[in-house]
Amino acid sequence: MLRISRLRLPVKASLWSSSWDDYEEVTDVFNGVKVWWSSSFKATPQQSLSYFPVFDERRFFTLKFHRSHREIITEKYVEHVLKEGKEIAVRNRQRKLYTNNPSDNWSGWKSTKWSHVVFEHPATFDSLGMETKKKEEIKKDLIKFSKGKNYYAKIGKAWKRGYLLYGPPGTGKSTMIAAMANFLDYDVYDIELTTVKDNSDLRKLLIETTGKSIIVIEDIDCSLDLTGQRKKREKDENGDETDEEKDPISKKKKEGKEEGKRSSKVTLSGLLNFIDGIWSACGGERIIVFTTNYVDRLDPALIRRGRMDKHIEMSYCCFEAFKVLAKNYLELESHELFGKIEELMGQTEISPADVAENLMPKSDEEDVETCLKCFD
Ligand SMILES: Nc1ncnc2c1ncn2[C@@H]1O[C@H](COP(=O)(O)OP(=O)(O)OP(=O)(O)O)[C@@H](O)[C@H]1O
Repeated sequence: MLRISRLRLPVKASLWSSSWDDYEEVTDVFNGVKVWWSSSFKATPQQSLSYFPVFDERRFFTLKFHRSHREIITEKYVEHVLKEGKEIAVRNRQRKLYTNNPSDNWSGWKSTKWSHVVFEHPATFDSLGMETKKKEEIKKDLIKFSKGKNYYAKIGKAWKRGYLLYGPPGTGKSTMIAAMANFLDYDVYDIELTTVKDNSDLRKLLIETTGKSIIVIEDIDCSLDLTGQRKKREKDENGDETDEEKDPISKKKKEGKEEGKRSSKVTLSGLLNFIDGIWSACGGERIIVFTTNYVDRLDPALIRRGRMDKHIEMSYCCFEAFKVLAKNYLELESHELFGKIEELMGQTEISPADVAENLMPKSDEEDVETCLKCFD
C-alpha cells in the first residue's frame, strides 16, 4: 500500500494567486520524487451582529508525497519552492516611483511619507545617446555593485553606491537614472529636499526606503545651500544670464526651489550623515544619485569618493550619441547626410534633448530627410 504523508501550508489571503481554482490539483517532480499539490479553503463563520453571516476564509495548500521521501521534501523541496516563489515575485513585481510628501503634511493617522506610482519609464542603456564605451563601463559598475552583497559585508561597508551625474540641461541625466533603474530592476525614490523640514525628517524618510532602490536628489545645487561659504553665482563671469537662467521653465523651477530652500532646514551635515551613516541600519542595497548642472558649485565634502563613488559627466551630443538617437527615433543606421552631421557635432554644442527633438517627425508629412535637414 502507498504510504502517503501530508503537509498543510497556510497561505495569506492577500498572497493567494487567482490562477488556482479551489480544490485544483497539480503534480511536480523534484530530484525524481513526485509530489501532489492541491488547493483548498475553509470558511468559518465570524462572530458578527449582522443578519447576514460573515465568513472568515482560510486558504491553504496540501502537499502530498510518499512517506519514504519525507526527508528530502521537508529539508530541500519546501525550501526550493519558497526560493523559486520569491524569485518569481521579484521578476513579476511592478516597480515603483516614489516621491516624498511634504513634511508639513505628515501629521494625521492616515498620512504617509511617500506617494508612489508604477514606474514605467521606457529608457534603456540601448536607447541612451552616449558613447558605447562609457555606457558599458557604467553597466559593469552597476552589475558589480548589485552582486556585491558578500563583498560589502566582508569589507565592512554598507551596501550602497553613490553616483553624481553632472552636465548641462538636456544631456540625459534623468534619462540615465531611468535606464539604471530599468537595468537593475530597482525602484526609484525621488526626493524633493526643499519640502523636507529638517534633518530629522530626512532621516525618517530614508528609513522608510526599501532595498533594491535608487534614491535620487535632482538639481542638488538648487535644493539646499550646499556650497559652504561660497556665494551662489547668479550670473556667469561676464555678468550675463546663463543658459539655464534664460530658459523660463528652468528659471521657474529654480525660483520654486529657492523658495523651498528657505523653509527647509536640512543641512549639508544632515545630508552627509544620510549618505554615510543611516545605511548601516538598513538592510538591502541602495544607490544614491545626485544630479547637477553645475558640479563646481557643490561642496567638495559632498562629492568626494566614498560618498559619490562614481562621477559621470553627461555631455553635449557627440556623433556616436547622435547615431544612437537616429537609430532610435528614425530607425536609421546610416545616411548620406551623416558625414555633414558628424562635422557639425564636432563643432557645436548641442544637447541630446535638442537632437532628439529635431529627429522626431512632427507630422506624417515629415520624413527622414526633413528631420536630418534640421541639422543643416
Ligand atoms: N543622452 C540622451 N539619450 C537619449 N535621450 C536623451 C538624452 N538626453 C536627453 N534626452 C531626451 O531629452 C529629454 C530631456 O532629457 P533629461 O530630462 O534626461 O535631461 P537632463 O539632463 O536631466 O535635463 P535637466 O538638467 O534640465 O533636468 C528626455 O526626455 C530624452 O527624451
